Amino acid sequence: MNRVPNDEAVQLTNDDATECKQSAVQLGYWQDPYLFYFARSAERKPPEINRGYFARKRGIELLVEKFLKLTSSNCQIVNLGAGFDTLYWRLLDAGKAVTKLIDLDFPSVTARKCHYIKRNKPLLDKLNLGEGKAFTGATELHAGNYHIVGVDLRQRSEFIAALEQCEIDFALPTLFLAECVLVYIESSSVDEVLKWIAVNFESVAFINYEQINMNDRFGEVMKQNLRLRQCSLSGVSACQNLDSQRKRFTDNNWEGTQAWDMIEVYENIPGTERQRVEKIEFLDEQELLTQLFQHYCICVGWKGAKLSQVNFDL
Ligand SMILES: C[S@@+](CC[C@H](N)C(=O)[O-])C[C@H]1O[C@@H](n2cnc3c(N)ncnc32)[C@H](O)[C@@H]1O
Repeated sequence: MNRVPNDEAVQLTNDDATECKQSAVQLGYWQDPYLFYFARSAERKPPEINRGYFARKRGIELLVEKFLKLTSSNCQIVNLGAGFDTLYWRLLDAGKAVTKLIDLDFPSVTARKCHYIKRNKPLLDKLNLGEGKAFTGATELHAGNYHIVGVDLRQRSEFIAALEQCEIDFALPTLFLAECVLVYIESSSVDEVLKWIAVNFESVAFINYEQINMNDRFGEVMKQNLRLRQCSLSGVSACQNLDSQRKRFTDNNWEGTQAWDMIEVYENIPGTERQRVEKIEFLDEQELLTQLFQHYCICVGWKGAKLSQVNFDL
């Protein structure tokens, strides 16, 4: 059947990610007391999915921690296609709150995020609500150092306006995050955004978690599954391999870039943590996990010599 890709299907991938993360949290892969308030279901996912999400979450976190250490948390984080990510609350609890954290996603997603925050006191209590003017409209939140804004990232002008509205500081070290987001956006739009960031920020890093090897048989099946769900994969041309992921940065004025497939990322997670999670569930499909790890990567781009240290080297 010929299905027309649509934005709603792409927005629903956020619910999937949230439910998968919540499944892993419930089993003890990591702790996140805030995710529960955003998850629609508590359905248990297969062990290889839980382990895969652990590697994704921990791999990104290790790199974010490096960035925070390098900047002493005197920095900004912009989470592109943030969905229901709970980074703001987790950093606060860890005593690592940053100068400014901005979550961007489609307005329909940010509206739901704002709604859940308003409805749940444990989320609300950790916000700097000022004089009660934090929620401006249904899709936005501006509470002290935390901002949520609804934008279509394909529209560069909307993206720039959102950052300006949040009074982004172009001179402060800034980290952009994108977790399974750019694959849904036309490569030309991603290029424009990457170029604009590199030109406008003095000291900036970008952590991108995304698919690779999408042209082999396993990758074709992944693409087919997403197409059946009517998700557009407009940015998939950058997901061929680690080089195509890195090229996106070097082609768009970034000074340096490095990329690791998830097998390497998993091996870079401290051994004690790996041993702990490997005891949580018996993995009867080791081959499937290996294939999943071979089809996802983390790619880092940077501008500013100091930020080249945002990598897995000790
Ligand atoms: C797979 S989800 C990932 C969510 C979150 N980053 C995570 O890992 O939990 C992809 C997210 O990207 C967002 N997204 C995709 N294309 C977008 C666009 N053009 N503008 C804004 N958000 C977009 C979707 O709405 C969705 O929330």
